[in-house]
Amino acid sequence: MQSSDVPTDPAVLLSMVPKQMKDRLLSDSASQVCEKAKQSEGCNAHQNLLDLVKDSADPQPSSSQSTETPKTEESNTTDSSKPLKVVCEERNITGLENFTLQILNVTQTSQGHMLTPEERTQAIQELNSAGWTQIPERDAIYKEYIFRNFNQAFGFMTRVALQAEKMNHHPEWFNVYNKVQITLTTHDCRSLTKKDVKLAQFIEKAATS
Ligand SMILES: C[C@H](O)[C@H](O)[C@H]1CNC2=NC(N)=NC(=O)C2=N1
Repeated sequence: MQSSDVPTDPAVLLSMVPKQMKDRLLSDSASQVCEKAKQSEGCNAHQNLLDLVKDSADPQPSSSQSTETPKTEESNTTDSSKPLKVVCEERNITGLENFTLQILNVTQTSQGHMLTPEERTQAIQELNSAGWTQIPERDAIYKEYIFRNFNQAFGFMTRVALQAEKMNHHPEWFNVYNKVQITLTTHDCRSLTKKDVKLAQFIEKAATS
């Protein structure tokens, strides 16, 4: 199987792993996996899971096993004394044999809110036509709203604030009298996600209600 043929869908990957290997790995590494995932920032728990489970699938030799450890391109370690470094970057994972993927409930991480390139293009087109502009250096979107008076502006902000709390996703905003300037981005990922699109759509409705 060429690496280019290897499926990337985690669910498909999981189905490729023999049950006894999956059970063994999950029992051995479950606590480590959860520990590492807990420590990592939302959007990269997924990546840390992949690294950790890969480590556990390639255990350090015990005294009864050969001392020859396979060379890896980078020193994978689950040494808990080492501080975790979480990097939000796309990595192309090759060499998938002997590999088990434990799938977190992806909605628990910002990983579940990432936009596909197609979704991103579509969303930005719709937001642009509604008057949102992009802040490229931050991967954020921005719009200024002007209301009849401060009361109208503050009522709008109150409706948005309640929705933000409900979503646990908050705007960056500035209000002077009847003007409200809003910036949306997902801080956990330092990028635009589905949460920003959903909140922007709510804001558009709240501005005219
Ligand atoms: C701890 C809390 O859940 C997080 O800080 C939430 C709160 N609101 C948030 N709002 C935004 N815009 N981005 C976030 O990443 C975010 N994270």
